[in-house]
Amino acid sequence: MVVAAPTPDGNEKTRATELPVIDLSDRRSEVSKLMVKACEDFGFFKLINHGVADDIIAKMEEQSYQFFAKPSSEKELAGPSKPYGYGCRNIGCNGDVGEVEYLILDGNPASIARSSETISADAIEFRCAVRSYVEAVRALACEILEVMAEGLGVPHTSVFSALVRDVDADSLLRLNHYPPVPHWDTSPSDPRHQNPRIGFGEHTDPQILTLLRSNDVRGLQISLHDGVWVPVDPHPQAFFVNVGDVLQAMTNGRFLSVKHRATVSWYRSRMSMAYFASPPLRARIGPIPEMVTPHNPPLYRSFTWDEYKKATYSRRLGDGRLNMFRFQPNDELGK
Ligand SMILES: C=C1C[C@]23C[C@@]1(O)CC[C@H]2[C@@]12CC[C@H](O)[C@@](C)(C(=O)O1)[C@H]2[C@@H]3C(=O)O
Ligand SMILES: O=C(O)CCC(=O)C(=O)O
Ligand SMILES: [Fe+2]
Repeated sequence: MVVAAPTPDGNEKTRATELPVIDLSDRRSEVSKLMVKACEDFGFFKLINHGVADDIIAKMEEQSYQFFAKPSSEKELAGPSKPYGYGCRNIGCNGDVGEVEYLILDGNPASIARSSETISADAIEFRCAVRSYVEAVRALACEILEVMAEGLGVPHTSVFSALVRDVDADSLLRLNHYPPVPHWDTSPSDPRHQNPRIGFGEHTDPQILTLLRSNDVRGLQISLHDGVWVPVDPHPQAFFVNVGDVLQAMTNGRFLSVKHRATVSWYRSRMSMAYFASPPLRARIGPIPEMVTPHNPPLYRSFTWDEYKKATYSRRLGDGRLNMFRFQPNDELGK
């Protein structure tokens, strides 16, 4: 792995580092320990032998390729992504842009059926592919969350997964396509010349957990410290797992919601699919009792997912949203 950090002249510098890889087929007690460590140190790990069938992934990927290959006028029929639908270059509603086009789908099987008609000429095939994929990744997300709870020594091991299993869970599936973009058309002495083209700018995912996979084109980077970027080698057979803001809040800051971004290749198309495992809108989120001790007082006040989502969507991609819910030194704790 290689780490990139800005130098005083605005260019990025690189150095090598290792990222955690977890094999879900290993002994459960070992897996849970490694997962907790990875979430504490990085908020991120690569998951192999995850059990999601190759054909489920291949069918979803095929649908994604077919959708993005269509002319813009047809893709736009999927509606502007507010919050579900097709978007191109504009990310969210607050002025963020990137070299990306995307399709955001509701992770609820009933709504998948409604949107398929405008997305694919073969709505049934599209709907089946999405439904199988979403069911498989939702089950995987729940399993991971239960392994994490075990590793944290939480007796009620479904404390996180129950939110994702709820019929009203607000989970999303996002398909991203990053068409190739040529290098900066600047002189080599211009600082931008050395820097990557950004497809999806720096952010944390607001939800509980993200399961991300991509084709074999590089682009995903995670940030370990402010301004230090680690490129993640692509691995189409693996899932990359990101801790989201909600899980950081529920673990009272023990797990880190990982800052990440996606850069763009100058010669190959990159495709990624991200499943965001979320709570229902009404769910109240806050540090779970097991993560709060006299030495670790609650860092965050409780909030509903609805409240957090509204705060997220009213801000820019790179804004630190969880800080708005952090207790300040003079606050009365426990409110
Ligand atoms: C600029 C924005 C896009 C985003 C909503 C937001 O206002 C801030 C968070 C963004 C993000 C990042 C992770 C996911 O891709 C996403 C769907 C989410 O839940 O939060 C996006 C939002 C989006 O693209 O609509
Ligand atoms: O495409 C990627 O690798 C990252 C996408 C991402 O971070 C997102 O969709 O939230
Ligand atoms: Fe993300």
